[in-house]
Amino acid sequence: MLQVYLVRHGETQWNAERRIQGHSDSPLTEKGEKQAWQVAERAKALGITHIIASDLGRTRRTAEIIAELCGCDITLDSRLRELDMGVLEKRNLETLTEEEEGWRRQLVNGTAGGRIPGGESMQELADRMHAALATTLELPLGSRPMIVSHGMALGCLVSTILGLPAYAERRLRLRNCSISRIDYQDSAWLASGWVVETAGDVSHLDAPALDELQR
Ligand SMILES: O=C(O)[C@H](O)COP(=O)(O)O
Repeated sequence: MLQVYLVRHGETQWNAERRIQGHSDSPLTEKGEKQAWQVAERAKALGITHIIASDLGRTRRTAEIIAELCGCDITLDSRLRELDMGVLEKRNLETLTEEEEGWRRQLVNGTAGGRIPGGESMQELADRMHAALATTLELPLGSRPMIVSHGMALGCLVSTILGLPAYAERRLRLRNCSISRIDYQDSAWLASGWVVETAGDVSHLDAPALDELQR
């Protein structure tokens, strides 16, 4: 059985400001750096052997911190990037026009082919996440990889492994530096292939005040 750990990057400046990132980027905040060191401690205890990360700055920085404690290399894979948010990237959620909010809502409310103009659909995101995940099956027997990616990207992956549509990810809150685990297995009791063991574990992080918690 192969266990793969999924980590969303540490809190960024634009997460804190509620600005849409997508393929755009902003640096980790001081809190995000601390979260990354905390998830790195957990990764070391888990015996992570490989790190595969989205090539955006926020995920690379988180991966670098994890790699430093785990003593392993980082493989960058652009297929692990966040959903391309098209023309709404860099925009603050509170400043969207009614039309722009309508584009965003069609993603949130799960219109199958919904996309923000110039951006990706949730299904296109899920397809590239599965293609990136498949590379873990080629690692040497006994490997324990950790994927460092993004909230919507990881949510799409978990949702589709559960047999839900990609847009179901909007009902799964994956906080900064949360850990999820998926297993590739052939149990007599479960469906063969990928199964979700845990999703959104934050027990390794400082308990944030409830009003600080945001996606
Ligand atoms: O702002 C975004 O693009 C997403 O909602 C969150 O993306 P992140 O997981 O890369 O912060």
